[in-house]
Amino acid sequence: MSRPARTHQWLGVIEEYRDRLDLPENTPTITLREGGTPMVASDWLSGLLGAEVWLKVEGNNPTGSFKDRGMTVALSVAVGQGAKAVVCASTGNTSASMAAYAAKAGIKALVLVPQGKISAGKLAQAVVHGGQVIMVRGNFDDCLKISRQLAEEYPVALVNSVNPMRLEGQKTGSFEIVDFLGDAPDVHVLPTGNAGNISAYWKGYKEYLASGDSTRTPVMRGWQAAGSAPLVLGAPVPDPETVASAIRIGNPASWDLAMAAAQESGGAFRKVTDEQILAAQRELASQDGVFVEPASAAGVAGLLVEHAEGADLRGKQVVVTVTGHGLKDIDTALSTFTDLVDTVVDADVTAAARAAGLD
Ligand SMILES: Cc1ncc(COP(=O)(O)O)c(C=O)c1O
Ligand SMILES: N[C@@H](CCOP(=O)(O)O)C(=O)O
Repeated sequence: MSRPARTHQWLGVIEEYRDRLDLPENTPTITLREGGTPMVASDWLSGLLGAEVWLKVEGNNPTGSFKDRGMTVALSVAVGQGAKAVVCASTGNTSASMAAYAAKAGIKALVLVPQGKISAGKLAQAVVHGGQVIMVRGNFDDCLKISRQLAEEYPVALVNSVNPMRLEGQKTGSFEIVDFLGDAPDVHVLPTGNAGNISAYWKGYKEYLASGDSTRTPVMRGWQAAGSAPLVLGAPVPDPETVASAIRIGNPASWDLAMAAAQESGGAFRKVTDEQILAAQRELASQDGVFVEPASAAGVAGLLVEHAEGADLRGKQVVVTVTGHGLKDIDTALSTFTDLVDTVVDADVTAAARAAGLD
């Protein structure tokens, strides 16, 4: 007897949530079946904090980061409105995502990145998907300024998170969390750079509350890298620095929306050092089996900092969005965790067993 076919296929965020998205009429669907990402129980963090901690693993999206949720919507709307080219400024993930969705749509992708400041993996994604990459002698904030000007003066649509359709797509992260848990969590923690994602999640939580799909909204906590922490300092940072290249951003585009998310939810922005970020990345990978890129570990690092400070999360339900896959930036991993690699032996079973401590 043959097995019955498994019928449910995740259709991507537009088809799964079309009635919840504020889209122009007749918007086509350009999708790589993004979203539907796993909620993984963090036994390690739950045990440590006495809380119920879930990881929303956005590295499982088609191009390896949460950007795909927003990009499917931004590209679909742009194409529906006749765009033949799209542009973005990027620290890496937005460009990888935009180039993939532009390839799917059959339109031109123009990427502006800070020269020498994005990971090789992300650069490879943008290039192999057919994006034209322009390296700018400057930082991400310079790239965004130029991209905005290009979109104003030339026939090319800007798909950074200043495009409201990006947030429209990214808000589906909150919908999935509530759909999974049955209600909103007590606390939602995530890394923050250009600040579109925390703004999008907050929008999603508020909409589910308003429609009666949830009974509450979470406290939103955004974590920035110490050398790139404008939302913590209350002023732009002219020369942002951090090992977490994805969030090396000094003047977040969604500043006001993000501040509103923190204030309205009773949350806050705080910062973690590069050392704390890298330690959290390593622990998450080795304790929970979830390998994320450095920026994505900032939220976990933040939870650990607050725990060390004595914050009491016992009995709380906490969701941490881990935003991008660890394979995005293996150079940083291999150059940081040098103690973990390279045991070399002759081609001999005894030598291998001895090196492994089995004998
Ligand atoms: C992996 C990763 N995590 C976090 C962020 C921060 O997200 P946002 O810019 O929406 O604050 C970014 C991009 O900025 C990113 O690429
Ligand atoms: N980390 C981002 C920075 C740009 O963010 P966006 O959400 O405004 O596109 C990146 O991956 O480039």
